[in-house]
Amino acid sequence: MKIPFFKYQGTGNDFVMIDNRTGFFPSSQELIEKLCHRRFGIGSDGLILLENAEGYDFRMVYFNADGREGSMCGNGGRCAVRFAHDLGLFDTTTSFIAVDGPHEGFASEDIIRLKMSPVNGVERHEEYDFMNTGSPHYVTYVDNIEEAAVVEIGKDVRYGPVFGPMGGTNVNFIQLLGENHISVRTYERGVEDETYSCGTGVTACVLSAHLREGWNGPVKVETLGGTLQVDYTEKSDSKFDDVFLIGPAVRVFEGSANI
Ligand SMILES: N[C@H](CCC[C@H](N)C(=O)O)C(=O)O
Repeated sequence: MKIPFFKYQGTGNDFVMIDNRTGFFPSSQELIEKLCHRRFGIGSDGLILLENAEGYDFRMVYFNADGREGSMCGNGGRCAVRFAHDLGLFDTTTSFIAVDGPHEGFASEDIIRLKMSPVNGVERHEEYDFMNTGSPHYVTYVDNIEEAAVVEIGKDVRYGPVFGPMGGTNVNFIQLLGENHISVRTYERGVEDETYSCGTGVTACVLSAHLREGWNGPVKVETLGGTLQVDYTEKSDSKFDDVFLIGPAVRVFEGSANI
């Protein structure tokens, strides 16, 4: 069987994108893991199915590279909005549903703006902040991000005694660069490696920096794969709404996979 697919990336977070509005895709963990594999498959951080959903322009179903359905993926959401736009499903504004609830997306030629779920609180510790921006994120601060042991410390935290038993977490490292400007690197659960960029992670980092530095959005974020912006409104103590993840999302290539 041949599986037609598209490849998208958003600041270097890359996804196999499949138009599954007919429901043809023979979904299984094994198949998805294989398609995402960088040696035996197409190669990506995750796979996204675009499906029909009543009352919305589409449904986004996101799987991590390990083939398991993941929690929300911010860059994947931005790429799904770009894909829906490329398919002609909407003109400038879309509404879609994902695992964490409804989202709105706005497309311009270069930039996709994605409305994230509201954030209902931040667990604050001396060494780190922890919050759910659609996916769980641990956020910590370093002086020199280039030297951060992202994979080593990331694995320790992800599988460690606090987060391991609750299903693990994504682990983010921030270096403050100046006012409203940070650099972020992320260890991603489900990929079990550092990725070039993580949208829900970048969002968590900006909200953490807001609480610690007293900044107001938008905040500019450098990742290994490019620059993102996050804007937000703090509703009340550590609760955020109107959270937007903003940046490029592009189609890279299309093809068909033999399975
Ligand atoms: N790359 C994604 C995050 C995926 C979350 C996933 N790693 C999980 O925790 O299930 C993003 O741009 O937000």
